[in-house]
Amino acid sequence: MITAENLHKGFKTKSGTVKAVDGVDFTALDGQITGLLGPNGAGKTTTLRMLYTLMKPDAGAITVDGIDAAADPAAVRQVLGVLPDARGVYKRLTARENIAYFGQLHGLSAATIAERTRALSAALDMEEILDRQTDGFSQGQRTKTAIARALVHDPRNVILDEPTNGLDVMTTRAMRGFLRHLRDEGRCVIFSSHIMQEVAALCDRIVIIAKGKVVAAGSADELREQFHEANLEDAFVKAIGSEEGLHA
Ligand SMILES: Nc1ncnc2c1ncn2[C@@H]1O[C@H](COP(=O)(O)OP(=O)(O)OP(=O)(O)O)[C@@H](O)[C@H]1O
Repeated sequence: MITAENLHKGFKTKSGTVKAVDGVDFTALDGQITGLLGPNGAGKTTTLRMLYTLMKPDAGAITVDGIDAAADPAAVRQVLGVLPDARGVYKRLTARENIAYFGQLHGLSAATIAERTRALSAALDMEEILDRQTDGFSQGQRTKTAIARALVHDPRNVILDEPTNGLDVMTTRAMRGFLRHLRDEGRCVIFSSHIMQEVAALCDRIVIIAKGKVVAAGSADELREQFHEANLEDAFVKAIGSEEGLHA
């Protein structure tokens, strides 16, 4: 389970401070997919970066499985699997070596790494590319490698920044199936997207972010009810005050 409590983050720029995250609160439960939905620049990536301890919030608190991220970031990383916005796959290594490298960083045995690699490559349908050097991989192949690498230590909590970004329809469908599978195993899954249809198709709970703030949260049904709209798209437009992010 992941909790974010009143998170704030600003960036100093030449023209002043950009308030990227301005009081974000939410809880992501185990056995659920929680989607952070918001237009470009809403603060999703910055929120996720704080959750996975890459960045310290200016104010606010984060817990992952009850561990305070400010007090013990290393312990939080042990129970988290992360697909960052920059996938950062090592080009000179094969997909298998990329996965193994992360397994070694987590202190896993060679046998455990081999078994996890087998299970993840089957689940992500990446057996054919496993022993290819990742230089030259397509975007989908790089994303799969980065996800397998992120999950090698079998984390209870999974954070993915725009996991279907740049993927074709079939790969997107397969990715959705994979995320549901993680959810059905009882994991806490959080992902971000700026595309409403993406979030509606997958999420048990939707957290709508605009201009660094949570403007609405709930299941698709709850959001429709809250904004008195029969259609989730119309509820989303009402929540963020614009039509940005409606179309892929
Ligand atoms: N390192 C930084 N320095 C300055 N401004 C930043 C930095 N990182 C983010 N921002 C600004 O903070 C705001 C939120 O950015 P963020 O990347 O979190 O948005 P996002 O919701 O993930 O957007 P997208 O859907 O476009 O990826 C934007 O205005 C962005 O320009």
